[in-house]
Amino acid sequence: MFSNSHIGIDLGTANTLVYTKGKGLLIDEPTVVAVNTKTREIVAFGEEAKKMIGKTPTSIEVIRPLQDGVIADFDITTQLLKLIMQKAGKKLGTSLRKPTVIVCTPSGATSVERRAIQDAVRQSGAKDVQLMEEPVAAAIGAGLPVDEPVASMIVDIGGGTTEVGIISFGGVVASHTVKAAGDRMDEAIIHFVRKEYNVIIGEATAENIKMTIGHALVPHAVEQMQATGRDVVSGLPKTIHLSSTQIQGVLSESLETILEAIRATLETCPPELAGDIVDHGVILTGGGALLKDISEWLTQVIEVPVHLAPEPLQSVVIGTGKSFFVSDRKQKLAK
Ligand SMILES: Nc1ncnc2c1ncn2[C@@H]1O[C@H](COP(=O)(O)OP(=O)(O)OP(=O)(O)O)[C@@H](O)[C@H]1O
Repeated sequence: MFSNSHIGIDLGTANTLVYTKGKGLLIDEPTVVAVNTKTREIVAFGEEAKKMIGKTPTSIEVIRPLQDGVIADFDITTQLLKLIMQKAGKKLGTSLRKPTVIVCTPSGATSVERRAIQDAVRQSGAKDVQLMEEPVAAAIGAGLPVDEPVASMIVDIGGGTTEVGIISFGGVVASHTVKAAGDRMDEAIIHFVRKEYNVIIGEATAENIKMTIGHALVPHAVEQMQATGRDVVSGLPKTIHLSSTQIQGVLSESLETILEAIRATLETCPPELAGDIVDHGVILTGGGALLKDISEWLTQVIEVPVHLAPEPLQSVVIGTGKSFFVSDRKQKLAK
């Protein structure tokens, strides 16, 4: 029976979300922690820790414990999950006692990487931990008919990875994962500003530039913005002016890599399912799907309609929460 002690977790490179079907979204925090460098204890997490990036004294280190969709620092991830479970329990008004958890893993993760995710969630207090492939969760969360003999194609553009999956009868029929997503775009902006202006900008500034004037590769009315960093030569703060045309060029390499993954997945799609994808289109999920003009650009280049999911940042976690309900219903029908 589904209850509030059944929770879905999207443990993402950029953001961690927790969902229960009864109460909906409980947690939506950046996957970032600030750690005391001597004791290795977490002093802040989530939004509070993200605000500290690039601004801490030497006694505090800000860490992103997941990289490319998998755990890079096991102990810190376990500590972070404990804090997240506590916060989720507070939001529910009751402590989460040994919940049953469904957590997503990238479809390209190795068995060792999957086991690490399962173990970290278990050590944070879960009784039972089930793993679910991210494209399947994203498809359920986006409201696609995954249990039917109709193929759905999902492109989930996250922070560390882009997952492309074709799903039919509740399973992944074809998939590709590439390490080109939001983080790679931010890094490309940092690199460009340093090379072009001799100015070093931080991650948060680069992400803000991408979100404000970043566009996928279609013509648009040019937008401008200012950004401040440190001049490499003088060491002094310097403000520069950037245009959306410049940033569009900077993002092109990541976008082309994502396009290659979509093409490669379509090429391995069984021919019987290709018609469904042409009829129903491709659904974009993940925060990277919010990049301006990305659906229009992909529609033009793959010649298949591409649509944005209703809540792209939440599709995966909603899918994990809903999948409890689906399996609960299946069990009832089987009785
Ligand atoms: N409006 C926007 N325009 C462009 N990118 C955006 C926008 N909003 C969020 N993003 C990007 O989306 C990414 C985070 O997306 P998401 O939360 O889906 O990733 P994640 O699930 O944590 O990562 P992964 O799936 O790789 O583990 C970040 O790189 C962020 O900069």
